[in-house]
Amino acid sequence: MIKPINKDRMSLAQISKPATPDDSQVVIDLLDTLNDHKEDCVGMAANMIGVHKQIIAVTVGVVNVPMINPKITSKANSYSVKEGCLSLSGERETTRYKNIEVTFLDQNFKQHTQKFNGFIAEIIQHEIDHFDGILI
Ligand SMILES: CSCC[C@H](NC=O)C(=O)O
Repeated sequence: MIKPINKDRMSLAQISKPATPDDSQVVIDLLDTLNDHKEDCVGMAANMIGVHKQIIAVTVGVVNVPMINPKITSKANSYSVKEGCLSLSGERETTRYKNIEVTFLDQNFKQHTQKFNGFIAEIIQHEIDHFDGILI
């Protein structure tokens, strides 16, 4: 189900908890909501739809990929970039890493470890910051 975008700063600053299979509907709602915003958004964290669980969805090409309980296990090559966010107005400068390795569960709660580079890596870092309560 498409959900409204959470813009409440206090709510967005809360730390999200690890997700469990009981949160499967949240994954579907996040994918539906990201798909509804495909013109202006390339990634979302569950707290952007008001759920404080460690679930993100990232646009990769034309598909939206969900990641459950993602953790960055290595990062290299920092750079500075301006980012925006549907939950905030304007853009802010932030530090990202060009190359990251991430462990995460897929929609079937199967574990993966994968390397990501460039813009997709940037989106993943932005969304993981969200569930740590960090806004750009
Ligand atoms: C380049 S990372 C920016 C991600 C952002 N989504 C909000 O969490 C967006 O503008 O889609």
